[in-house]
Amino acid sequence: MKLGCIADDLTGATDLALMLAREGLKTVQTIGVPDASLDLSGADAVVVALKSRTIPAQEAVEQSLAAANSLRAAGAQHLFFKYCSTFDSTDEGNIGPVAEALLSFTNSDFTLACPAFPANGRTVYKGHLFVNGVPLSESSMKDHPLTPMRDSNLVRVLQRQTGCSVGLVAFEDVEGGPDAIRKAFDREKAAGHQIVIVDAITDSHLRAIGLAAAELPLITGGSGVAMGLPAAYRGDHASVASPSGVFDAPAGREAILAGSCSSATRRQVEIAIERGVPAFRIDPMDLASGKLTSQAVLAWIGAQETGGPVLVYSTATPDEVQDVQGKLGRMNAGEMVERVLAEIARALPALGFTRLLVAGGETSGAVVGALGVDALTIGPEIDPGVPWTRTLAGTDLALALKSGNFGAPDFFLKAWNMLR
Ligand SMILES: Nc1ncnc2c1ncn2[C@@H]1O[C@H](COP(=O)(O)OP(=O)(O)OP(=O)(O)O)[C@@H](O)[C@H]1O
Ligand SMILES: O=C(O)[C@@H](O)C(=O)CO
Repeated sequence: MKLGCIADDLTGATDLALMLAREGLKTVQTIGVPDASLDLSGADAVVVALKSRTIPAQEAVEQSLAAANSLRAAGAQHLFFKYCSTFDSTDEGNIGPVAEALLSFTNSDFTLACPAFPANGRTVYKGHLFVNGVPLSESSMKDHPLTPMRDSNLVRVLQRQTGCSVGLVAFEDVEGGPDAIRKAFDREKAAGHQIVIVDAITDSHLRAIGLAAAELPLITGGSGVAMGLPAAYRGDHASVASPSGVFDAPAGREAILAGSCSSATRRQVEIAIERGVPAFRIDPMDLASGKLTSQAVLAWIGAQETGGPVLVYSTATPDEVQDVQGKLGRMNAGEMVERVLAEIARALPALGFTRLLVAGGETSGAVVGALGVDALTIGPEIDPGVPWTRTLAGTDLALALKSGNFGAPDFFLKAWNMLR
């Protein structure tokens, strides 16, 4: 296995697995640290999905090291630590502490950190992260409930999280291509830095960074910086034919479960309803009062006779979410919604639903957990960062796990056209 990857959330793992598969590596994604019984021998890359983005830093380090150990035991030659393209973290971590621990694990003294993902509007210039052209600290991420990002300068952000010295490989070096980037790595290393933030504005920057970084024992970043790695590992540098836009999926009915309240998901829900997708809205207050149960939602689902998908959503506006959180508590409201969506998901295969689209990282984690999925194969890209996947064992399901902020407005409608 060329590359063993540790992702700090589930939809982020799928995003990375898509990038590696699309660029030509045979990639498997596992949910949690893989069981020793799982045969990973045919994979060029394995992506372990953790749920470590916002847990205490020490726990994130422990889980990441457990994943690293298992990937190493399965033959991984290089490690990749995947975090969010908006660098979701706090001054306590978890990007810095996990990167530092993985540097020690790989016995190395140098790595890069690059969250850029231009296809989804994330670029890094002079160490500053932009989201759709707006500095991170002025984007909606400034108000993220768990990881508010109030500083766009990633050198400063990362330096607050780690004892490693953080440097910068800026645009001018990156524009110079792989050799110039390698020289810049040497310069930063000689200056005493162990981690460098690397600028990237375009996919060609990312491909050059990938070629320059491929032989490092540890690489860290968003999925974008993985774009150039497969070509380097294949050694042929030829571009790979894009996987066909059609995916073999088990026959069966289609359902969408949306627990994300991001602006992208809100728009996707709106468009699906406008276009006539039967939709059931879950109001957390009804769950709290006992007025609504998963059984009632399942009865509604069972009664829908359309040939197309059905939508169950708790998606709400920021004001509605704030109101509910004020009444029920933030964690309690979230867990209540996740629990009911998970209960619904668990019952869906028996009702003939084998094709599921899930919106939201936490929601996807709850749903995949309820379905008992432990590994996925990666299919074609629906939109940047979101592939179709298929379960590797257990109940045969096609799953699309969408990060909250990803996907075009008609995502919930067009995704199904790729299934055969
Ligand atoms: N109407 C609601 N009121 C309060 N909380 C809600 C509501 N609907 C969903 N939630 C909770 O909000 C959280 C949404 O997180 P989730 O990770 O699924 O989406 P996201 O943050 O948009 O996606 P990502 O993590 O991929 O960016 C979940 O815990 C979910 O249960
Ligand atoms: O990098 C991203 O933006 C996504 O893969 C993600 O991690 C969202 O949670």
